[in-house]
Amino acid sequence: MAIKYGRPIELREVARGTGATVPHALDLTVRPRRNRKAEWARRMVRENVLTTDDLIWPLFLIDGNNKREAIASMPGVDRLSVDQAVREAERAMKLTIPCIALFPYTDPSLRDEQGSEATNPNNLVCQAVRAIKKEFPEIGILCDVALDPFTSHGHDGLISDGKILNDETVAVLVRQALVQAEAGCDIIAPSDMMDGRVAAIREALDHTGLLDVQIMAYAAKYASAFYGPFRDAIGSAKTLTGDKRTYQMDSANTDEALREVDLDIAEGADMVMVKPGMPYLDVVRRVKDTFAMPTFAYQVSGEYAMIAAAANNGWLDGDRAMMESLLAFKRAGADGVLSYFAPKAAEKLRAHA
Ligand SMILES: NCC(=O)CCC(=O)O
Ligand SMILES: [Mg+2]
Repeated sequence: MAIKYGRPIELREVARGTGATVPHALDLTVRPRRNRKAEWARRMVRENVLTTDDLIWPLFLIDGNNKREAIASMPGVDRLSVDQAVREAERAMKLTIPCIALFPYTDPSLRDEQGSEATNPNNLVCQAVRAIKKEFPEIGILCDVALDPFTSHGHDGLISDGKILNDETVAVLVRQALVQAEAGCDIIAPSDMMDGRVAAIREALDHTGLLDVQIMAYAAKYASAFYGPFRDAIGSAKTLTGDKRTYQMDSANTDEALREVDLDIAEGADMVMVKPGMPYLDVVRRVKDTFAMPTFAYQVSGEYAMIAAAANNGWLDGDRAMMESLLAFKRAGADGVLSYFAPKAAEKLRAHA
């Protein structure tokens, strides 16, 4: 008996007829292509499916009214004033996308060394959460917790003598999470990669009676070149000094990702995330297999931009590449994907439903 893929298999001893009826036919018992011979047959044996329930749609916010501003490095993605974000939330509802994520472009005049605007209960994100929840209480809203959209230096934390301060930053992140949760945010998603922030945020939420607010931890977030267009979108690309390698993970590591995820679960994370997505599918798979937690991946701005740019040049079939890239996350074990393609993919999925 042979063992393959963890299962015992008996080798088949099939008596083959002599003299094939088709000239040049190979004497093959097993022909895997039979299961691919038609679309109905492929559907029968398909192992993974993508549905609209798998999508989280990140939106960019900007101050103003009735405003949509194109982001050059993310063709097809706009910065939206709050009223327009409410319209997109409605679109998400109609497309049965369960959750949207909000990211602000903070006016440069409001950015400072401490990222003070992050804890303003009336900042752009909080305004948008209130406006969306008022009209569409049924849609999930995820808010990112990190200081980079609010700091003049573009880092996710406070800096002193060129160093990112961990514990002092966590204290600010706790206040940021609280103003978002009090505005009505459903899922707090710390993306800062400071140590101990999940425990501190969980404790503060519970202490305030916000027991039902979930935490999706950006548990394994790598220092990546694929965030470039996002930094254009939130306006931190030009101001960012240095890099984020003292807090975001080294792209060479996967054991370390498991330790980070383990810690965030112990600290109270309800869901965990790996970011970026496609270049880190091995990490998604290891995390899912090791912890069996709701596991998400972020198909980041650079991944979006690569596919969108190639498609706009006619080098790729954009729609097919989009769907294939999203399905890859399901195959790797992800329960869902944050993707700028979410509305387009949902439209396609519903057209074929
Ligand atoms: N904290 C959210 C991100 O950093 C997003 C990155 C991207 O889309 O490139
Ligand atoms: Mg950590």
